[in-house]
Amino acid sequence: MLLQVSHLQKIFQTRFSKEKTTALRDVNFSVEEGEYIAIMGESGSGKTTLLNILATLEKPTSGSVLLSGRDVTKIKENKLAEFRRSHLGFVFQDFNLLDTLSIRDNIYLPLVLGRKKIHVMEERLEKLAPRLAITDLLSKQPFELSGGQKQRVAITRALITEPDIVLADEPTAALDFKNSERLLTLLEEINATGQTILMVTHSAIAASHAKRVLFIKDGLIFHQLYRANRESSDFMQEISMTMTNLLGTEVR
Ligand SMILES: Nc1ncnc2c1ncn2[C@@H]1O[C@H](COP(=O)(O)OP(=O)(O)OP(=O)(O)O)[C@@H](O)[C@H]1O
Repeated sequence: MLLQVSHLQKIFQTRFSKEKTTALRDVNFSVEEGEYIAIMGESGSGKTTLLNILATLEKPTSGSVLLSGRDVTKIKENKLAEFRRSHLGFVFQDFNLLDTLSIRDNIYLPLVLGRKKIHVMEERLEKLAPRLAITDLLSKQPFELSGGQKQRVAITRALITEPDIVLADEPTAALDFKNSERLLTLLEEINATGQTILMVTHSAIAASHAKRVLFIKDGLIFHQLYRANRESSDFMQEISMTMTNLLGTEVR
């Protein structure tokens, strides 16, 4: 088992008020190596809180997150940056590229921070660049790229450290329909090479490209669907129906 999430609970309490918000009640699920999981829920259901805890950006109130058997919620503050760099890949909705660096340097950044040798970086990028169709973009600056291109660069940066798992937060949120479809197909291809991916989203279209969808509401995972051998369009029908029936929401 690659990832084992047990009895995860997160209660937010502001320092100056007694008011408490339970973002996660009791979240339990596990992920096998090579899976592609989408966690789907409406606004306020706890998706971002869950992702932030998996990403070690936030500590849970209680519960555990085992990644390859190690409880990431217990890692000491001064070891976290190194842990994230070596084990996790991140893809955000707004790409998070640094404007002052070239595309190549943006991609190399996690390896530079991890003190990897230059030839290791070059070898890895040489393999990834054609797969992500970014070879011609490497010398450019982020502002010269379209949204779709920026997100492909962000995915390359996430993959270059060869992470145990890629965590994606609404990766298509800032993209138009055509670029979203391209990106979702690309994530499927990356998963087909064995890369484990976990994505949070409120989009049925995005979720339909995953192999398994977990539904979260009010801080609880209460249902899951497997895609099996279906086309993403068929899977999307079932996801939309589930959202409408079980969550009582119209999906976008
Ligand atoms: N730092 C915080 N302090 C207090 N409450 C918070 C904090 N972060 C999140 N919450 C609350 O926890 C609940 C879950 O929020 P979360 O952001 O995880 O939902 P979400 O499913 O990601 O929503 P969205 O899709 O809108 O991003 C909400 O009620 C939210 O107001």
